[in-house]
Amino acid sequence: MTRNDKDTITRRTENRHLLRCMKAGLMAARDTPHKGLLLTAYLAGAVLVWLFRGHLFGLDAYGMFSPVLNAVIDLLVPLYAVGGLLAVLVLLGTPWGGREAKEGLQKVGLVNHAGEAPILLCKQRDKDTPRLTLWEFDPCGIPLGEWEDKRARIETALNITIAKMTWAEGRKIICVYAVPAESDFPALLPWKDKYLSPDSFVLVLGESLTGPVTVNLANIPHILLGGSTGSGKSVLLKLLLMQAVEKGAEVYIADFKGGVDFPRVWRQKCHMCFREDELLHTLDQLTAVLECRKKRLEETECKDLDTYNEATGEGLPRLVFACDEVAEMLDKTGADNERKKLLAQIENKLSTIARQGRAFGIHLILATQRPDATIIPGQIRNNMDFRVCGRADSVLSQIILDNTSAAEQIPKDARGRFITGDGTVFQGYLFNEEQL
Ligand SMILES: Nc1ncnc2c1ncn2[C@@H]1O[C@H](COP(=O)(O)OP(=O)(O)OP(=O)(O)O)[C@@H](O)[C@H]1O
Repeated sequence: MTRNDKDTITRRTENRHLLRCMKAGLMAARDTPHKGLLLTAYLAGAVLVWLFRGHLFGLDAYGMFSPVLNAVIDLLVPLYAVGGLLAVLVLLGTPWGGREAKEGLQKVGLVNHAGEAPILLCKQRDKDTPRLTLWEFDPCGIPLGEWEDKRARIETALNITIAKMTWAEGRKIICVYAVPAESDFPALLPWKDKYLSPDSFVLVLGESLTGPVTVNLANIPHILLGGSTGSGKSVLLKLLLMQAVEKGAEVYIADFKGGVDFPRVWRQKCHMCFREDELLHTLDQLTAVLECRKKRLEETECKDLDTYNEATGEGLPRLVFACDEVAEMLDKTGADNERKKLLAQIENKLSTIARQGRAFGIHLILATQRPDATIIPGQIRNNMDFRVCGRADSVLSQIILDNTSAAEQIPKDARGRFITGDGTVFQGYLFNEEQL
């Protein structure tokens, strides 16, 4: 690229920036009262100049002014009207700290092919989550993927912690939602009953910087939780199961550690399986219920369980099957033929539920810490649409989320801190069974 080309690109970007500033100015004047006041003051000035224009133009009643001065006086009104308005709009639309932000981003290497850093168009408190500041940037052609890759560097440059980054205005603007760098997640967020969502069938997981993190099983039927040992996935699993119980679901739990992880209170409220043959029996029952519900929905021409319950007045409950160590449970290493056959049957039933369970209100919540992609079969894994990973190495993160973000973004000493498949980091609520 020649120097001329570069100059042209820079000029075009600057012009575009000026226009954006004006547009942002109009928006800012509408949205923020003090900026609105500035615009009102300008308009009041314009009215005054208009009202007293007679006096202005009459100043040279004795013909003593030079023609140039008279020309300037004549031009004063249109100049004030047009130039002033443009200046006020640019001023309103130019956020404080715009230059520092641009220089900071330039320093950390977030630049386009012409070496330009993004331009800050607007910086304001987010309307929905006042805790967050919304930074709107003209990305200058830098794709969102590159912003994500340089997330840590952007945080350093702007002295913020980023909650999320999204496109806006049809990919013309990148919105960065952030809190000041010193703010962080609390280490402990004890569960309170009032956090239970009133909406069916929404389960609450914890809090991200933007607010509560939830999953609606009616839309996203199955959940895969991952994380290395001690990351907090058993606590999160129990938090979800507790809410499912509270909402009237029938919960089935496979626990091959002899009930250590699930004390008596769980056995009173849920169906437990402690052995592989019991598990197969439970899965047989669940798949039989699935077939039965399939028939009833077909007969009544209902598309899913909620519609069926509404149409018939029946209250068929959702069924939730959970297993804390699913990869360990399905591992065939060292198994004899008979056990291999049993495990294959278990796998088969889980696959059926994973593929068809949504419409019939039958859900899987599976957790694992094993960084071994082959153990959880593709048919099951690919249907687990809601993925959550705690502290993990890049291999486990890749298996659970299909990316390495858990390894990069969850601190090594964090407990109960997770990241979802869409990149939302959150602190899980700390729940213990005494609250059940
Ligand atoms: N949401 C949370 N907030 C704070 N601390 C937590 C949270 N969840 C778990 N912890 C802490 O982490 C410890 C380990 O949690 P948990 O048993 O759930 O981990 P895990 O990933 O299931 O480990 P393992 O696979 O070894 O069972 C808990 O005893 C608790 O002290």
